[in-house]
Amino acid sequence: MPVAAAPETVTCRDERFRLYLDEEAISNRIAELGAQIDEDYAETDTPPIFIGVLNGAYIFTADLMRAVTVDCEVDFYKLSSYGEAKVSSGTVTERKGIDADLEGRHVIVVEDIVDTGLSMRYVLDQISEKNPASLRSAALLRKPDALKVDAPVDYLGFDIDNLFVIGYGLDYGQIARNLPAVYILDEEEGE
Ligand SMILES: O=P(O)(O)OC[C@H]1O[C@H](OP(=O)(O)OP(=O)(O)O)[C@H](O)[C@@H]1O
Ligand code: HPA
Repeated sequence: MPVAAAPETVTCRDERFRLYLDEEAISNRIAELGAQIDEDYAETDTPPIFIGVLNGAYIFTADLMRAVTVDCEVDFYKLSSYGEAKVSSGTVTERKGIDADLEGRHVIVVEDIVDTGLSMRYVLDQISEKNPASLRSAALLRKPDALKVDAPVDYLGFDIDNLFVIGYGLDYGQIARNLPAVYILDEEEGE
């Protein structure tokens, strides 16, 4: 069945967003990240485990894992810090902990976006306390101009402008996660 191209603009909650990263750009970059992960984990004693940070990273986690060919596992951690708003509440709230035992494991945290960096910092700090054998991080998107804390990303998709984005897992008040590409707030509309 033919797949329709992502539209150039979408309206979400009465605000206009324009296409920023299309499906091809996203999948090409994920293929590169998968190849890098394959190379980095080819010799490890135990399979790496991806920890996807819900909800936003569910699509990126699924696609990144399928770009990797070495044996690997997955589990999820559920946090929230944005609620209905376009800006961070500044407080990261844990909604569901990690079931897997991460002691001695090679862990790769997977985020859809590093914005202020508070969520990634929180996850890395929490997982460090579980004594993993190694700890790395992946994020599809990062806003360098919005970072408030040190939040290292080992496998980065794209650095992006400091504007609100939706699609490919990223929501605006819980909707728009199902858009197949990444859309950015139209600058003419303002923040
Ligand atoms: O770098 P930060 O400023 O912390 O922002 C990044 C976080 O914000 C979003 O999660 P959100 O709290 O909106 O929950 P969600 O994943 O369920 O959308 C996103 O999925 C990241 O986890
Ligand atoms: O730009 C964003 N869009 C959606 N969710 C987010 N969480 C942090 N930043 C963003």
